Amino acid sequence: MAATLYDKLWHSHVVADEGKGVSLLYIDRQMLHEVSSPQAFAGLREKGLRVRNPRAHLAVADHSVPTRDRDRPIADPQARAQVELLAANARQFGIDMIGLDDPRQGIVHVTGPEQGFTLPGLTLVCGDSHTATHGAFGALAFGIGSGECESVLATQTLRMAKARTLRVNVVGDLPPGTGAKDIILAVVGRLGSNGAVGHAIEYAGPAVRALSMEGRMTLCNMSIEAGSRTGLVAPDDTTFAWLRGRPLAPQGADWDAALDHWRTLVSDADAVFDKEITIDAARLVPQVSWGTSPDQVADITGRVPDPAGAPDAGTAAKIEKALAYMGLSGGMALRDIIIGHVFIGSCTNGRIEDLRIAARVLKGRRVADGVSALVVPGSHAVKRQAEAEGLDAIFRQAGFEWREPGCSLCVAMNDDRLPPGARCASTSNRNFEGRQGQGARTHLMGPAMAAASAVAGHIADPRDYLGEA
Ligand SMILES: CC(C)[C@H](C(=O)O)[C@@H](O)C(=O)O
Ligand code: SF4
Repeated sequence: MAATLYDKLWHSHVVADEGKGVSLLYIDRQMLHEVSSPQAFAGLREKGLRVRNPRAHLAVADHSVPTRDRDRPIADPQARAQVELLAANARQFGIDMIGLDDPRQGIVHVTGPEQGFTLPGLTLVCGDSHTATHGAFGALAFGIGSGECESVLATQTLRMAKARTLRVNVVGDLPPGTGAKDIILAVVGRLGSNGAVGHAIEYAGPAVRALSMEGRMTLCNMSIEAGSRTGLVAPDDTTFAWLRGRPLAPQGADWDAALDHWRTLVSDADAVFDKEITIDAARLVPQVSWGTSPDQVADITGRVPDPAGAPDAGTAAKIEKALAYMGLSGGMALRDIIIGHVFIGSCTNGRIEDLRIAARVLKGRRVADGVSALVVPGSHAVKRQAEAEGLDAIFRQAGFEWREPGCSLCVAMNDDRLPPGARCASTSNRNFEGRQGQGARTHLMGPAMAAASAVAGHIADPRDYLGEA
């Protein structure tokens, strides 16, 4: 019978079929970070359990870490305790730990793929809702809770209900000045924040094939913002070229054998999905969020919605609530929104390609007066590469701060946070109330738009800055 990629990944990991769509699944790999893992390790200790296969796990400090003064001990006592606890847990249970001074350090979802810990055909989990990022390689990857983390540590298995399938077909060529972030913001806007609940998304079509691995990771990363725990892209030559030679990728004859297997990881031509949508990339305009949910997005050329024009009272109330928090009035042009902060980074857009396009916008330009701008590479590898290309100099000359890798301003769990009322142009993935600091306001966008907005001092169309308007 014809199978989807998701079906194939699922069936190849079933240890026991318990009926009614529920199976015990074998979990190949797990990533751990300092915020969501402490309870899982505490659980193991309480029960006197050991880790079944320590080599299947990789621990990275990323969420609470400071992004400057990294040559000194972490100043914040809580953050220091979290990072030290992760290291102690990793040591006790024999797990590889990537600490702050490790050249591999970065955000879990950036580091895992870079190391080749993420590979096609694997099941990969992490106590983190953006784990679908790794699905860009054709891995069945999803976020889990602390209790599930503990199960995976102890047994390498998880009891899971099989999801339904949703294919997002992206056809046409992306126009200049748009990128993967615009595709996924448009997809989330179209599906709504609950539109993909219970579904595993496969991103397919020529526009997805044309994306780099960085772009595919940006797509899969935000699957959860449409409610889906899993995002997938079938692996292809782009994937294999990107992975070849990575520290944990197979080598020599093992690589060739792996390739033979990986090439089978595609949805069969006649596979049937529970749901399908099609997006025409050729018609995409750079996207920006105006509200407090990632599905509240619009074209940069558009306006903030007016609650008075909403189709029903419920929608009007939602818009009104978002606008009140965001300090915006319905009907205003998105390009008239003044910003005071810019953040380029996160597991959505903290990769080399993101820094390259932002630097292209910033070259020879300056951040507007009164705007404070931060660029935080997603990992040390990204930072080193950017420095080798001279991108750090472009950012610095433009007036950006050049920081050390971590989650940073994506989430107010570390030293980087915004004051109440501050408004930020951000390349991250969530614009929830308080996400970047209590009372702070977030506008989600791609890295080119964030750079353009830094220069303009208001939300700006990147096409005006790339010479391609
Ligand atoms: C802290 C962590 C568990 C959380 C997540 O689950 O995603 C964070 O990474 C986020 O992006 O909100
Ligand atoms: S960068 Fe943001 S979204 Fe990604 S793992 Fe960190 S906090 Fe979560």
